[in-house]
Amino acid sequence: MWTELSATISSLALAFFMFEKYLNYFPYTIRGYVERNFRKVVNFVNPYVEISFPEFTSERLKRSDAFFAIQNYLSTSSTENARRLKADVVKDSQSVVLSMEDYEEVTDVFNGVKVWWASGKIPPQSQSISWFPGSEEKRYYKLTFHKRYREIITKSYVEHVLKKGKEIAVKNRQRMLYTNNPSKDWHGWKSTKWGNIVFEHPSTFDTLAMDTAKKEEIKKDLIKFSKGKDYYAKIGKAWKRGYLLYGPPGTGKSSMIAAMANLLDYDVYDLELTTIKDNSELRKLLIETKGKSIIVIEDIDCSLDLTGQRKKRKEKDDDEADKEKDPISKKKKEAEEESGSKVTLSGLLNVIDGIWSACGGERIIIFTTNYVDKLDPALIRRGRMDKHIVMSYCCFEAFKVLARNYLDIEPHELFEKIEELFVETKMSPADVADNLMPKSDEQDEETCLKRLVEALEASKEEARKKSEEEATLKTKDEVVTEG
Ligand SMILES: Nc1ncnc2c1ncn2[C@@H]1O[C@H](COP(=O)(O)OP(=O)(O)OP(=O)(O)O)[C@@H](O)[C@H]1O
Ligand SMILES: [Mg+2]
Repeated sequence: MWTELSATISSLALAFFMFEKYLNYFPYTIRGYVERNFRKVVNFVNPYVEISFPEFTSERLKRSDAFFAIQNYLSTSSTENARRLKADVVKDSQSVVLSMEDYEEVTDVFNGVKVWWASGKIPPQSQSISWFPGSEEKRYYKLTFHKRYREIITKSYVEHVLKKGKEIAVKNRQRMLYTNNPSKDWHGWKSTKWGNIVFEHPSTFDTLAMDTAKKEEIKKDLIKFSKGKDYYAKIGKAWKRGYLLYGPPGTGKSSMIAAMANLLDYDVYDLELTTIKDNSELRKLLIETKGKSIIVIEDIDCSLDLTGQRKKRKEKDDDEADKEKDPISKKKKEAEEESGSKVTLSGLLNVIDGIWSACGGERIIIFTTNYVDKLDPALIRRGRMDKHIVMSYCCFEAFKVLARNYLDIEPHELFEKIEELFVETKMSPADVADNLMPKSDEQDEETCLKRLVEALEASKEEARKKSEEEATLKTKDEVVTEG
């Protein structure tokens, strides 16, 4: 008898599923009426409960995290059960993630309780304008279970699905490099504040040429930060960290950022300040960044007139009044303001401090510059930029890393000479790397090392001549002054 009863119930549930599936094919005008009455009948005898998980949350039309977690969670069971699957290629075409196609159904068992998952979508209604980014369709997952298991499903199972789904997402995650779209392009349908591509920079701490002890110290600092969730909570500090990277061009600042992202498995947000209209748009951009990320402002000294702004403002104010009177100057000023960015130093500081404490953690912010002396001390004070890292000219130790990377060699007879030359010359790792790189198949390690020796000798000679010239000029100056 029980078998018959459960068969009847299953048939009813199936009928319900089928009805749901084909409901959208009824003419729009009678759909509501048919659905209402059918539900009344079914609810009377149906012992099953349903929970819908739509793709978009109602607030702010944001994509629902739960929907994606379920999609990931179901990818395993759908691979085994569903007949129609969708494939997504991830991780540089190395792996394929399968998920069930629309209107497919799979079952799952949790602590001995059987549940049914179905995927569906509400087709676009041509009468209305959709504000959903990217698609007019509203997809959803529907979970069905017997009402006697309501407690266990709503309290434990859903939590279990979301947790597992998020874990799978982290495993399949492709890291992204985000760049901000100019704020003038933010409006319109599919516009987003951040454009993104897959982040695939090959730089790692192993390939980075720099002092080994310094390298290890930075690595330790980063790992400590990434594991520091509880520590930061305990000391009442937001889980954020600021790094200032400074040094001459070609010393590996950008390479270091990529190595940091690769070490921690973080996304990178490359923030271009000059295309941001004003402080409020800067705030909007930073609020949209996700956790586990590095926010980078490269060449901060060139991005904006951040340093002089405070000092110059007073001078500007003095002749502002005169200009206001002249209509041509006034128009020019307006045009200037329209095209240029109005992000200010104080705006940037406020946003950093605000976002530092206000929104979700695990963010690193990095400024790079070639001229650390030009920066306003307020921008780089400890607390904002917790760690200052100087990237300097190539030393012998750094050279050995480059020789291993570029030529695959350990010590060579020319190394001794090269070591001596590095004591007396300043050459950036970028230049050393360029000399070490074979320019054709015929060029062997010997040729490349000799080229480097020549370049180092030429650079040494140039430096010697320069200092001689400077000394001569100085003597001439002294003679003139005395005379
Ligand atoms: N310390 C380094 N270790 C390994 N490679 C390096 C290093 N420094 C520079 N290079 C090589 O030189 C190239 C340029 O380096 P990178 O862009 O990191 O320098 P940068 O300091 O950011 O320069 P800039 O100040 O001009 O932005 C890199 O692609 C890399 O191949
Ligand atoms: Mg750089």
